[in-house]
Amino acid sequence: MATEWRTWNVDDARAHVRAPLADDDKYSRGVLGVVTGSVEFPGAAVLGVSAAHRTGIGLVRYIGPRNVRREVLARRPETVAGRGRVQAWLLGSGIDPTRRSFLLLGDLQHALADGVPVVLDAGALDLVGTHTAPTVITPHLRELVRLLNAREIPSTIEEVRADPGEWARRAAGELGVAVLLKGATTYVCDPSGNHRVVTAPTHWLATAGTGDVLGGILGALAATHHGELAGDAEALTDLAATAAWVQGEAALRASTANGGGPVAALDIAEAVPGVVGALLAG
Ligand SMILES: NC(=O)C1=CN([C@@H]2O[C@H](COP(=O)(O)OP(=O)(O)OC[C@H]3O[C@@H](n4cnc5c(N)ncnc54)[C@H](O)[C@@H]3O)[C@@H](O)[C@H]2O)[C@@H](O)CC1
Ligand SMILES: Nc1ncnc2c1ncn2[C@@H]1O[C@H](COP(=O)(O)OP(=O)(O)O)[C@@H](O)[C@H]1O
Repeated sequence: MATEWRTWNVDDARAHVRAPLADDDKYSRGVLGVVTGSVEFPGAAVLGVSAAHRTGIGLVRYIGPRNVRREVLARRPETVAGRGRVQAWLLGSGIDPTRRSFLLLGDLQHALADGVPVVLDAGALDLVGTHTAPTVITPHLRELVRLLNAREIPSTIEEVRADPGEWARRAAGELGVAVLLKGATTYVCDPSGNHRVVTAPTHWLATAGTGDVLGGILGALAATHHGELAGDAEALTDLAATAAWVQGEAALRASTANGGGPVAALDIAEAVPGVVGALLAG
């Protein structure tokens, strides 16, 4: 029987964003720990951290190489550098998995041992299955193929491109985690059989760094919903679909602000507050 994919819409997204209340403080709203970026890709860290702040979060802690840290703080001085308690982790964007130092691997493993929800992207995708915390992986097509082949699940880019939803479903089942498979159509599913699909409202999204922005949005949503996730790990699937929806709408807003013209990844992060505001107002 063909898998039914539920189209994630504005009302679904609205149900998964929240505004702070009178008794909130920065810790109750959620703290996101971020291990992203590298000497090769410092921008990925800036993009993810910026997107997390713009999604609305209590606090972001950043861990990474000194030069990357400097870039992150220059762009987002509200970020706190170094370790501390967090309610969710975003790991791997802008990291080359073949060039991880022992120090970096230690930081990643420390985060994975924390037990709080984890978003695994790019250079941390291969760590899936090394921990038990609620996890969502965010590969694009090539990354999913590499990951599956490394786990002795043979696949080719052509096969996955021909039926991305089915391969996302299979990956969720085999790897035992939620999967967000990126593309013009983004498939989000989990081993429990939740299937969500998000169609991007603009193809200007197909530009460098937009996946890093998506990671930041999703990390922030996971941290701000830590209470709910503690009782219902499957909620991570809906938060992932919401992140993809918000990212798409932010790209559309950023493009519309320029007459329907192109957007760069940071423009999308900057447009996220308008999307969240409109959701909360609706
Ligand atoms: N500003 C930044 O710092 C950015 C960092 N990024 C990071 O870059 C890393 C690699 O991500 P990718 O999605 O590119 O990985 P891919 O798996 O798509 O690419 C892997 C390799 O293939 C090469 N490649 C792919 N398509 C190519 C083409 N059309 N022509 C020439 N070479 C091609 C790339 O140079 C790269 O060496 C990730 O860690 C990601 O987070 C990207 O998000 C782009 C922006
Ligand atoms: N043709 C397209 N139309 C709309 N969105 C797209 C298209 N191609 C990719 N995307 C979206 O753009 C983002 C690209 O992410 P990714 O491949 O990780 O790039 P990067 O590593 O440069 O950030 C994803 O959110 C994906 O869903």
